[in-house]
Amino acid sequence: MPLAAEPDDTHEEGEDQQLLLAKKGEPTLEGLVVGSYCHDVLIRGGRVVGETLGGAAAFVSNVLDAASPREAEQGEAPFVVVSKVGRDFAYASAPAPARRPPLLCASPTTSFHAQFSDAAASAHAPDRELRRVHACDPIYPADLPDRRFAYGLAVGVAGEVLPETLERMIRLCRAVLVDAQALIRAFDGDGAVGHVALEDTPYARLLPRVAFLKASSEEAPYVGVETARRRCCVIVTDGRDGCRLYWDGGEARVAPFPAVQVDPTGAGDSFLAGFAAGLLWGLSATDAALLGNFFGAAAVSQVGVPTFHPKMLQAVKEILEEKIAKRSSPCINGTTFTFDRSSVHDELHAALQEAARLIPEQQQADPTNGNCGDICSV
Ligand SMILES: Nc1ncnc2c1ncn2[C@@H]1O[C@H](COP(=O)(O)OP(=O)(O)OP(=O)(O)O)[C@@H](O)[C@H]1O
Ligand SMILES: O[C@H]1[C@H](O)[C@@H](O)[C@H](O)[C@@H](O)[C@H]1O
Repeated sequence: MPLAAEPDDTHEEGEDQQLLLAKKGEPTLEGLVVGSYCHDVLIRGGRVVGETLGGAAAFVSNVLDAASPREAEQGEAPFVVVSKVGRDFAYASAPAPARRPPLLCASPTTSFHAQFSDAAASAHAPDRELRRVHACDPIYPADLPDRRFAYGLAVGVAGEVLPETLERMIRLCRAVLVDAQALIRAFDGDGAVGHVALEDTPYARLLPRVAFLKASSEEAPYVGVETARRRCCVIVTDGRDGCRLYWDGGEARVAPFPAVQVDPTGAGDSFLAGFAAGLLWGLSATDAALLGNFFGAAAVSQVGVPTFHPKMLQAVKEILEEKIAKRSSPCINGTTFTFDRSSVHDELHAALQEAARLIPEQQQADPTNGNCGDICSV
C-alpha cells in the first residue's frame, strides 16, 4: 500500500486553475471519492455479531463500480478513492480496497463499534449507537491527486475530510456531493458519535460551492434544511420511507423499494453512490434518487458491504439503457442540474421495483451472508 503524504496545504487557487483543462485521454466522467475505509464491529445484546469492512468509501466504491455507466464495456468504473488506514487494516484484499488501495499511516485504522438495540427495530428510532474506537489520520489537501475530476464525493466517517480538503475537492471537481456525516460528527471522550450544527462548523461557508448535501433524517436537524437548501440541493434519507429532495424553489419525495433489512450499515453511503451513478447516467436529481433508494435497499439486505447479484445488475443496466434513451445530457458533467421528476420517473420506479425482486437472490447465493445472523431485523 502507498504511504500517506505529510500534511501540506500549499496548493493555491492559481495552481488549480492549471488543472482545469482535462488532459487528453483522461476519462471525462472520472470521479474522486474521499473518505477512509474502516473496521466495523457490530454488537447486539453485548455480543459481537459481526466484524466487517466499513467506511463510506467501501460502500460507495461498491455501488459506483456496479452502477456507473462505463465509457468502455470492459474495465473498472473510472474513479479514484483517497482513503487512509493503519498497518492493522484487515481488509486489504476485499474487493473495494484491493481495487483502490488506501494510503498507509502510522496510526491505527479507524474503527467503529455499532451497538444495535431492540429499539432499532421500530420505524424511526436511530438504527444504532456508534462509538469511534480508533481514528486514523485525517486526509489532507496534499493527499488528493493533482488533476481535474468530473465529480467528487466527500464521504468521511470520522472527521477525516478536513475543511481544507473539502475546499480542494471543490476546486478539483466540477460537482461535489457531500455526506453530512463527514461534516457534522462530533466524538465525546469515549468516542460516542454525536452531532454539531453544520452552521457552527468551518464547512458551512463551502455549501454554496457544493452541488448536493445528503443527510439522514437523524442528521437533518443539525444540517438546517431550510437554510442549506438555499445554498445547495439537500437530500434527506429516511430509511424504509425513501427520501426527500429540497432545492431552492422546489422539493420532491422519492418512493423507496421494499427490502428485508438485516443490517442498516452503509445504507446512506450506498444511497449516495446510487444517486451519483444516476446523475452520471444523465438523470435529473429526483430521478437519480430512485437509483439511490434502490441501492440503499440493496445495502440493508446484507451484512456489511453487499455483493450484488449479476442478474440484478444486468437488469438495472438494461432498465437504465432503455429508459434513459430519452435523457438530455449527463448532468453531473456540467455546472447546472435539473431537479424535477421527469416523465419517465414512474416507469423507472416500476421497472426498478421488478429488478429489486432479485435483491434477495444474492443473500441466498452468498455463503458469507447469513453467518452473522440478522443484525437488525424489522
Ligand atoms: N429498511 C429499508 N427498506 C428499504 N430501503 C431502505 C431501508 N433502509 C434504508 N433504505 C434506503 O437507503 C436509504 C438510506 O437509508 P438511511 O436513511 O437509513 O441512511 P443512513 O441513516 O444514512 O444509513 P447509514 O448511516 O446506516 O449508512 C433510504 O433513503 C432508503 O432509500
Ligand atoms: O461503515 C460504516 C458506514 O460507513 C456508515 O455510513 C458510517 O456511519 C459508519 O460510521 C461506518 O462505520
